[in-house]
Amino acid sequence: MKTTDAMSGDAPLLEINQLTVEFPGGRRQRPVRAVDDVSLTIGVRETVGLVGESGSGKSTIGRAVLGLVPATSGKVSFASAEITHARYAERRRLGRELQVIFQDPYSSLNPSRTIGQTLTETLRAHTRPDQREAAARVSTMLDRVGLSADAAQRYPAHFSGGQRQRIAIARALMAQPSLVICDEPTSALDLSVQAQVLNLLRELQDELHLSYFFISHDLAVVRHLSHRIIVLYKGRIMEQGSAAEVYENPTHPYTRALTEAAPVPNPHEQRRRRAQRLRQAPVGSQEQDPEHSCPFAPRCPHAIERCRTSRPPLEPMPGGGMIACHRWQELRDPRLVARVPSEAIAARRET
Ligand SMILES: Nc1ncnc2c1ncn2[C@@H]1O[C@H](COP(=O)(O)OP(=O)(O)OP(=O)(O)O)[C@@H](O)[C@H]1O
Repeated sequence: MKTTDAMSGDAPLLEINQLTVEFPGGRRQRPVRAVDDVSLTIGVRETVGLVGESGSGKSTIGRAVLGLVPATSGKVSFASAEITHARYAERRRLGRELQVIFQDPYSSLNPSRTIGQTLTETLRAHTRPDQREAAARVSTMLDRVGLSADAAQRYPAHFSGGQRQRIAIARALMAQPSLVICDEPTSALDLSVQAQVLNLLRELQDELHLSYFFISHDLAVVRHLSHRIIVLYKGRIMEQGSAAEVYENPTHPYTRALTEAAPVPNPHEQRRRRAQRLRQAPVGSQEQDPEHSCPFAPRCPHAIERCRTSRPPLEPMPGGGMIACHRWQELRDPRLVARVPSEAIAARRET
């Protein structure tokens, strides 16, 4: 993707500092640490993709930014103002700047309201337009997202999944936000519709100078739209860097596993990747101390004793990326990479 203002040194629009979110565990159980010491920034007109399997903590980060779940510790700032514990009035004001699009537009659109009413409602939450002006703005926005003006008179049930997602995008943009959190916005859509919605989001970003925090389990989808990608596993950042670097040249074994999981058009290649993934399946996941181990160690084909007894720090790699893996230097060196699996097997035998 082309360079953005975000990369020209402007202050970040969103800044998350050492965010940890815990939920109470069951009776006599430890709390669930859904997000563990995560720091990230999103710049003006930048798209940052957050990728990881189900349960890795992606949505919880998005919800903590929106104030829908409390941060256990850490700090969230928007446009240089701290919003970690922002109260209702401040959240309302922020609501204009910070919008969200969810995976399932049907459940988030009121079925008994016309699209025009829904869009006008968002507009009125932030400005005081008269009826004519509101109707004109609804019609312009529908056109912008590729729907005809008569959609305003219809109800959500009249629209396909892809069209409903366009409506959800229109609703978010009625507030003229600067940052949109997109939480799996295309996961429920067919592949061809998915591509149309992603292209629309990209066009709107250029036109309206938006920033996106794009959350998805699908690395290929995230790659399509993002300038930078952050890979999350069990609430922790495993790897981050430019989208091209993370997708085309992943270093962390978990990122590599995600790349292999991405669907590819060639069925032979798909089978080869699936077989490889199976070889990399969990080797028995003993209970580990999360403070003193790599969370991916039980599934990692390259894990050694150190991975089970010491937490790898998130450290910079040459080229600007960051990684949390004790063995990243070996994994990056093509002369060593062939040897690594056998070393891992040997190490496992030792333990
Ligand atoms: N309200 C809650 N109460 C208790 N545990 C929760 C709550 N919300 C999330 N969790 C737990 O936090 C962890 C992270 O969940 P989260 O939904 O953020 O993951 P995710 O990566 O977005 O996955 P998915 O794509 O399936 O939503 C999971 O173990 C989940 O069970």
